[in-house]
Amino acid sequence: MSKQTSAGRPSGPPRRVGGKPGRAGGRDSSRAGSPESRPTGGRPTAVDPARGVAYETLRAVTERDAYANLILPGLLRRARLRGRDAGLATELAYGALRGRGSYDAIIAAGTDRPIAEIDPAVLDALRLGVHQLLHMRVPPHAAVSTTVDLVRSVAGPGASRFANAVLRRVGERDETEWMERVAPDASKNPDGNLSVRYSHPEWIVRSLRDALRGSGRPADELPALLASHNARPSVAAAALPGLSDVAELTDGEHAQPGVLSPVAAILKGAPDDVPAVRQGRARVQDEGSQLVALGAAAASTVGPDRGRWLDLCAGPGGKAALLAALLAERHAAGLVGDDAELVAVESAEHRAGLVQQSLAAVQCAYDVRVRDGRTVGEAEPGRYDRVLVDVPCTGLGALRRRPEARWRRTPSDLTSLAPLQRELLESALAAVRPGGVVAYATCSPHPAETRMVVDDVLRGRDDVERLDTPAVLRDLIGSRRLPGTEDLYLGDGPAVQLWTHLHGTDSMYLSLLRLKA
Ligand SMILES: C[S@@+](CC[C@H](N)C(=O)[O-])C[C@H]1O[C@@H](n2cnc3c(N)ncnc32)[C@H](O)[C@@H]1O
Repeated sequence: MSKQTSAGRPSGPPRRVGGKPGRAGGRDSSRAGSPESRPTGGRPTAVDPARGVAYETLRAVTERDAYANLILPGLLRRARLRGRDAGLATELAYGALRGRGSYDAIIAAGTDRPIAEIDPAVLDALRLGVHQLLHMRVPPHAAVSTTVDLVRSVAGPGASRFANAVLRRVGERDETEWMERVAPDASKNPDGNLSVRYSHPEWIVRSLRDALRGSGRPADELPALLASHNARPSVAAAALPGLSDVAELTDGEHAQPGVLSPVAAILKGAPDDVPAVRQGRARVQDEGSQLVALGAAAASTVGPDRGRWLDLCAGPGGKAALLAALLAERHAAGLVGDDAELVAVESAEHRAGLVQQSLAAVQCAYDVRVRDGRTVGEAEPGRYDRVLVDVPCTGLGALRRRPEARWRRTPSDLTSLAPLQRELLESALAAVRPGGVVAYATCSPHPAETRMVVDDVLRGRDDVERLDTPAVLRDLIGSRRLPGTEDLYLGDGPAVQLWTHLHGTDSMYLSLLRLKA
């Protein structure tokens, strides 16, 4: 994992905490950090607001299965944190969640107790402390003392002594030295080694190796791919065509042009600082997702596209908004008729509400429907010119944005979602008219959710052609390139797999298909 500078913190390499404490977590102190030592988990009182918010985020994720990206904005608002302080709280929370696998191995090496026996409220605070010590330019004494204060406020003085001993021990080494000590021997246990070094569960390490191999990439790219999930992602926005443009977003201090997507800008600060984002004319959206929606709209149909478009898995509505804006543009240009409409289907009611909100600014006819997408093909056979089916998946391609996701997913998710993914694609193919386009997308690079689903559904069918997806995306991307790269790797087709470590986007998969006319 690369070192990151925390906003508003003095810079310079982390120093070691002085002294040489004995093995932390000797009998008494380790009992102080154990769940039975005293009731814990109140709101932290003795820490600065940014650390308090980060800690509450970790607790909500650990205790209530909350999603960090959903809980954090409300906590920041409640604590009135903005700018650098909000950046610090976000870095602390996201960094500690992402680094959990590595940090727990280090914490375990500093105590006599197994991790499972440490009070979870204390363990979350320790993870925050270790992240500051090893990964941020927080002076070690500040990392230790703020964490110890935090533990005292939520778990009492015994636990704070335990935390102090553990963190002083952690501070004796830098991250590289710790990894040499705690990661399994790479020659005997390569997956275990990568798992601890890059803080991913072992099954995800194996799955991502399979994913690289399955799409023709060398397996020795795996460390770079794993590392890319631990880097802080840039925040991209899509300028919705007809409502905003990249020139507007990049006019001033707030953003610079995106890397691969023609409608992208990279935001430098809070999205709400940008008027077009505030007004719904631009939306925060990864560039890979932008390319998927743009590609779905750009692929050629046989016969005129009348503008009957369907988004079969629309929530929360990022791609639907981009599709709707493109459709509105075509309507304004007279390319589609007055009956052009985007139908957005979503099975979860609350997510359909988010789709409704995402479409509010767009000047095109749309219809948001709460229903099971698997039934649409049968109900409306051959009705649509274009169908995007962005199926529910493990999200293994977007781990950098969902810091807790890697610890929540299980290996069985890879296979358990496949029947649903297949049925949704079958429904999409039934809903499209002859000559119309279906775009199958996932934010996972694993073959079980990508190529194998498409292959399974198309097996035995001769009425569907696979379009040259790399060619469609090449046209959209034009001469744009990731800084420092000349080539644009999009593979040999017919589908495209984007990769975080190669493209700087989420690892999105897109397969463009056309029903034969
Ligand atoms: C990967 S997300 C789609 C993301 C969306 N396209 C966007 O860009 O914002 C998949 C969505 O499919 C929804 N979903 C799951 N099962 C479904 C079904 N049977 N029919 C329709 N939607 C479904 C999920 O609730 C989730 O919102």
